[in-house]
Amino acid sequence: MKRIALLPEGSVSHEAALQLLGDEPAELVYHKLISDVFLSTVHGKTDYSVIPIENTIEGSVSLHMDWLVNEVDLPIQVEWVYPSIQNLIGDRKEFVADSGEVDFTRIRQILSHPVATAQCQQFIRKHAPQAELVNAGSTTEAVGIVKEHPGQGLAAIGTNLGASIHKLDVLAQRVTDHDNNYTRFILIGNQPLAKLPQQIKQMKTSILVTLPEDFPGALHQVLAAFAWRRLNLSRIESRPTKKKLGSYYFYIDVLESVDSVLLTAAIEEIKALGCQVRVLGSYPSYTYQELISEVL
Ligand SMILES: O=C(O)C(=O)C[C@]1(C(=O)O)C=C[C@@H](O)C=C1
Repeated sequence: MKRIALLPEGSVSHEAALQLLGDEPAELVYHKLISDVFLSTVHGKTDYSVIPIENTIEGSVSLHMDWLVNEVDLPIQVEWVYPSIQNLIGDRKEFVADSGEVDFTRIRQILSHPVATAQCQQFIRKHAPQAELVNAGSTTEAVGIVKEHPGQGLAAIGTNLGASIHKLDVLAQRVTDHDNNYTRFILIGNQPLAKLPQQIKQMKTSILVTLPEDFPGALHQVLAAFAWRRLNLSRIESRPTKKKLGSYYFYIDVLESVDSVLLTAAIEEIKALGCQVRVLGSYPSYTYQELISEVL
């Protein structure tokens, strides 16, 4: 049975992993911190790690991108998208007014993962501007803390699963700024997945490109190698190399398999320009609708 490291029970990561796994039995190994989710597979305690990498509202999860690039060397095996439905969670009787409605102005603190809190800014500003925002390691950790501190005016932003695991009430449903809120997850690990859905509609390759030096048109030259081969890029992002101020690498997602002649040639051309190229993985990418149960 595959062992899979992920954030704790009731997190968005947990919901997303259940979606990916479907009926497939797997041992889920929960960790409080994303660093431990990464390290668990690095140290061979698990076969795969589930990593949230990008969100519709918040964009890239920089901390996780940096871990993926700088701290571990595990290829991406699959990518999928899961809807991040966030709710305001707490003990209803603590906040209920005489009218029977929840009075959000009674909330003293709202706890959550900073990426989740950032997705709910408008709701918080409108309904609970007085609340102090407190960071937690995951949405479900936040819900757990609320459960452990009854009567102290605490509420959390988290999943329905998190609310039911910790036996708390959903005070307000779907509190994200936009309804179309999705998170892109990746599964990293040394072994390719044994079973994949029959129909892979989209292969993707993630590469890191480090320019040899900063000169006019350097990035243009890199992009030209993709452009004239009509290779479609779905994402390009620069992140600091952390070695020198102003030195950046480019994280590029190409909608093509690394085995394709065109992409192989593009990578060779970019290397010939003096750039360093690292392939982070070449993997199937599933939309939420496409994902079927028997992936692992
Ligand atoms: O805290 C959780 O529930 C997570 O799975 C983490 C995480 C993230 O780090 O991006 C995942 C998706 C959510 O949109 C917010 C938080």
